[in-house]
Amino acid sequence: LSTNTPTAELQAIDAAHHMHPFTHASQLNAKGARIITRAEGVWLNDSDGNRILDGMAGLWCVNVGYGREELVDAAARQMRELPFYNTFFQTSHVPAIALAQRLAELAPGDLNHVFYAGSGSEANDTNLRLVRTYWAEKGQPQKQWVISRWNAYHGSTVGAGSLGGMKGMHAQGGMPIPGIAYIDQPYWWGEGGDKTPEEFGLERARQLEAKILELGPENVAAFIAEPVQGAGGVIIPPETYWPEIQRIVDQYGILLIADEVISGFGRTGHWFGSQAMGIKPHIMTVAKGLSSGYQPIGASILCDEVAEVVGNCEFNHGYTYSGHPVACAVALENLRILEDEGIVDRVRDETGPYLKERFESLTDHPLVGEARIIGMMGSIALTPDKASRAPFAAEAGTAGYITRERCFNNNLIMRHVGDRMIISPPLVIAKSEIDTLIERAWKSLDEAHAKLKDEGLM
Ligand SMILES: Cc1ncc(COP(=O)(O)O)c(CNc2cccc(C(=O)O)c2)c1O
Repeated sequence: LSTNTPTAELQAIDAAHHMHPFTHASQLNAKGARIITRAEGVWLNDSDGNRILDGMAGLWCVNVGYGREELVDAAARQMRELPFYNTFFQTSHVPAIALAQRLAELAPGDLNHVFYAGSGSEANDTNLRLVRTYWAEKGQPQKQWVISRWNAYHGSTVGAGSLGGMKGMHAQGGMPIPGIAYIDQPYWWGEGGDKTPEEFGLERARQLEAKILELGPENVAAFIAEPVQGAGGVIIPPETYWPEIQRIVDQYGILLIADEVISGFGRTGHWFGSQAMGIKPHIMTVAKGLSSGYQPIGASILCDEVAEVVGNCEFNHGYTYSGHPVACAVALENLRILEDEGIVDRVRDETGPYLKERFESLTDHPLVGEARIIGMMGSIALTPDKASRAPFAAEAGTAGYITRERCFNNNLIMRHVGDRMIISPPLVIAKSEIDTLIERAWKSLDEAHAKLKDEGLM
């Protein structure tokens, strides 16, 4: 098989042998998967010769864009030098050491210690065991509860899936595991009613204080949250939310875990979303943009105090590919590219503001109720009535699905979450490519609008 194999043949074999994540297999197999064959910059090619603008940077991860030869060379060089060794039994290796040092330099405050994983889910599983071990080592073994939010996404392993608040995931396979509590998300558009965003942000943040008091502060280990929810629909919290959360975690002495898997490494126009939101986490989860997706890698970055306490015991946890040398070497080169090409600064000062201006112009479209973006992660809310923020008469997600299909047909990748459309392009997207993205989005919205009206769905 190769990229020259006819699409139908690839689709048939894919349907026969390949199970896709988060997919209704029989529905996909009835129509066949779209086969992506090559990619360059922000552009994908599929097996039918279409050239597609990747408005999602793969899965929020290809921050430096596709086709970066430096990353290929870093992987090849490391494969030749040391393709694998573990860091379990009193051993280490240069890529793991060098990347840990670089992450300690980049991470804010005293987040100076790196526990490696192969993915964001695995890193959040690490965090769940870390924070419980931390309190046990401090002589408070009952301090075990972790509080999260409904509609948060922290991964798909049993631990991370339980830390997440997606009820559709919990329903499959007996999640959540014990010891995790949930509060509501700061989603003003969908849940704010007639409150101002400011009032709503405080109200939702104060649910954390209420939950801590309900469980007993002496029993609560940590609060985990994405600075900006990603897979939940790019939910940028009201300005009042995070300062109040920070006050509460400080007041009750619980650990703050910032899940930066999406918001990390320039996505928000800052190196980390915690900086954009002005919060001080004890632990940050990272993955995705760490390697720009060229290699699977994740990590937990710990503050000095947590690392010191957990370092006083044998922490019985870790993965075969924790600190995989090739993944670390590629991640290190990826961070060099981000730094040397000033990509994060350009997102903050030039292309991010340009994208914001163009993206927010979509609110002029009759289907679009609000357009919110921070750096290069943004979402638009589709609605039949902007003033009332009304949902569609059709089942939630119908308008989103129709719009996503129109985008696909217009050779633009935009993800939908319910009736919100999301963009998260590679951070290297040029202004001219931003114009193309917006043009294709607008055209797709027009087509979706016509279809929704034809079908009496609005
Ligand atoms: C905030 C956050 N935390 C953890 C994970 C899990 O990372 P891994 O997938 O590497 O285990 C994620 C991943 N986020 C993610 C993964 C796959 C699809 C989508 C989507 O929005 O369609 C989002 C994430 O967004």
